[in-house]
Amino acid sequence: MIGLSTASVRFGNRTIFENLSFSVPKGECMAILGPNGRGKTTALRAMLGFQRIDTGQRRAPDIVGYVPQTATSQASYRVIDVVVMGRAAGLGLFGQPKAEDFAVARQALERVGAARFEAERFDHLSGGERQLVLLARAMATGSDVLVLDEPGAALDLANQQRLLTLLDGLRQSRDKAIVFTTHDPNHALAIADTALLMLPDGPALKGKVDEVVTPEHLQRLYGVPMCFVALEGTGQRAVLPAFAGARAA
Ligand SMILES: Nc1ncnc2c1ncn2[C@@H]1O[C@H](COP(=O)(O)OP(=O)(O)OP(=O)(O)O)[C@@H](O)[C@H]1O
Repeated sequence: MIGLSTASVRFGNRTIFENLSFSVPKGECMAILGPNGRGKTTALRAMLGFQRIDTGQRRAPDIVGYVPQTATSQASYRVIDVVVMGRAAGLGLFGQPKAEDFAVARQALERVGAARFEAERFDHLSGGERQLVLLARAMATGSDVLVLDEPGAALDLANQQRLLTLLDGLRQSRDKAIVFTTHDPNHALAIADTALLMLPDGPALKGKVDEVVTPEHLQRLYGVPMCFVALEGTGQRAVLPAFAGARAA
């Protein structure tokens, strides 16, 4: 279980959010959506204890697999060492990673399709490649809670598909609580059970993903007209924005 209860965060006299409550039990996956600067990352950080909350409570286990939005701090480490860092919490203060920890890290790199980068320097990878490596690091923790901040943002379509398949596989096994932020409502529709919409005005909207991630609510969220389109031959549908300038057929 992970979440926030009646939480508020203020920076100076600016309130980012107040009275924010949600919880994600083991076995469920929740997507958080909202405009730029609305407080999604702050909510994740508050939940994990990296950001002080002014009111309310947070709930999270001691070890969480966390994929932050940007990562530059592991500068000159090799990829395998970055992933092994995910094992650190289980090693104790002076513990050294063992062969078993490297094996878990390699397995995680395989699962995210990044095994070929194992010996490369993390800071020499592209943004998308780094994102995959950080996902592997989160998985290598073995935690039953995964928190991902825009995990698909830098990924090409094939790797978005890989990410969604991977997270859906983890969700199907129903032994993890997964929380992720995204700017792509289709990612939420694809793999989330529930969604939290941090609306630009007023309290957040939360509920079952099919009830919350609708064109009407998304229009309120982003101020852009949205509609569902049927994806011919697949039986699937996607929600799309009607951007200004988009050509009419
Ligand atoms: N440490 C800080 N001090 C002051 N303001 C901050 C701090 N951290 C974040 N903010 C502000 O809080 C607001 C919310 O930031 P946050 O990163 O949570 O937004 P977000 O919803 O994740 O945005 P995006 O979609 O652009 O990633 C922003 O306006 C940001 O500038």
